[in-house]
Amino acid sequence: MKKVGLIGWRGMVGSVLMQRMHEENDFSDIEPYFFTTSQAGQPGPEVKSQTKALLDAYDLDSLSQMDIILSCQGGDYTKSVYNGLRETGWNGYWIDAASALRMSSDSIIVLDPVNKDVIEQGLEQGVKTFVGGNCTVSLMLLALGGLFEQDLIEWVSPMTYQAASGAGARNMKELIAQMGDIHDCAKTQLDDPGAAILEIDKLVAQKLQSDSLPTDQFGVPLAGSLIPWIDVPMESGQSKEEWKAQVEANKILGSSKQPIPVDGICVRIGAMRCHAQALTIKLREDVSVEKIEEILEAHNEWVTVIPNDRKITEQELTPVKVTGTLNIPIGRIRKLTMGPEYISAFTVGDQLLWGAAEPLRRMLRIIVEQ
Ligand SMILES: NC(=O)C1=CN([C@@H]2O[C@H](COP(=O)(O)OP(=O)(O)OC[C@H]3O[C@@H](n4cnc5c(N)ncnc54)[C@H](OP(=O)(O)O)[C@@H]3O)[C@@H](O)[C@H]2O)C=CC1
Ligand SMILES: N[C@@H](CC(=O)OP(=O)(O)O)C(=O)O
Repeated sequence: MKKVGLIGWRGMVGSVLMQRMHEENDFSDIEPYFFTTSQAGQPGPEVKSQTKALLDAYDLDSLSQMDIILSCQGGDYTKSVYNGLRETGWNGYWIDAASALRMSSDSIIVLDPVNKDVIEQGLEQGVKTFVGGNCTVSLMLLALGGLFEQDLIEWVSPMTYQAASGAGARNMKELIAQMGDIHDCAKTQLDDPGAAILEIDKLVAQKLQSDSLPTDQFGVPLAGSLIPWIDVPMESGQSKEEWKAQVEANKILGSSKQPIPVDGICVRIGAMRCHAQALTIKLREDVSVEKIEEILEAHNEWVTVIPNDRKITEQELTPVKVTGTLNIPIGRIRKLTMGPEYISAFTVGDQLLWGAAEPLRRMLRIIVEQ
């Protein structure tokens, strides 16, 4: 059995990964070793009725004993050990959730329902570094997989509605704390059926604009508001999250031709862990909505086309419905007034599952089973 070193297993992405590995019985096919950056020597998680002591994630000797290393620890950790480990001559497989190695020429961004061919070709050619894609990009490609596969997309503009979880566990907690504080400031009026809405609105606005809401993580209120900027600025005027859309999508697709333009605005909203995206798509030709729906639905087992119907959309195409599942609903599909090649679509996905943990878990299986 292959020795697999797991790093970042107790963080948010790592915990979701562990949960999925238990559900899919993945541990029965590997010999797992758990590493830590802060708790070496302490007992690790119980797996296969065994608890081993945690290994030091900075100890290159221990790391180099592994056949496969899977890290959800973050980019700083990757940057601090990856090169040094490779320089020792270690030639094992490195699977990573962080973006640090995504655009390296010797890595592949993994999303096997979309790029199994790229992954298999890479394995045959001796590629040893496999990185999960940006959550928004992976979720968009799973939703639109059929149209990309048939090379029907000329360009796509995703306008995103991204959940707090993408910014980390502390940010999720801060969002909930903000919601609680907002409710508390108007509680008396909310309990009074005769209270005037403008009075309640004034209290809430005062609270949102005061310095008393917890904003250490986001810097500004997210509850009752939104933040139209995610990650650092790029020279192009894009945020880094927006920049990733085109470069990562094309790398995942293995597009050897002219890159497909993918660009839009990324916005943080007060959802917990599901990212949503409104997509404007220019097709290469006029394809009927029925045909588009058929192509999308046939691409992979997780995508579901939601009819462009108000009631069904309100029920099925929301973060609340999707959270904690691997489902990728896509709906609001219709021709736009700009012309027959222009269509709209709206999709939702759990950014901790298909957006982060699941492509890594599946890549581990692919390596173990080869
Ligand atoms: N959040 C996201 O949506 C996505 C994140 N990623 C990547 O994954 C990386 C990790 O993200 P995320 O899981 O959100 O990070 P977390 O902050 O949840 O976890 C990272 C590490 O923090 C340490 N840690 C310290 N205190 C605690 C605690 N109380 N509970 C749990 N862990 C603790 C753990 O390391 P130790 O055990 O060594 O102390 C843990 O592995 C990111 O940096 C990013 O590169 C990728 C895609 C999406
Ligand atoms: N940036 C994403 C989450 C993330 O971790 O992305 P990446 O894996 O590309 O760093 C978000 O904020 O929603």
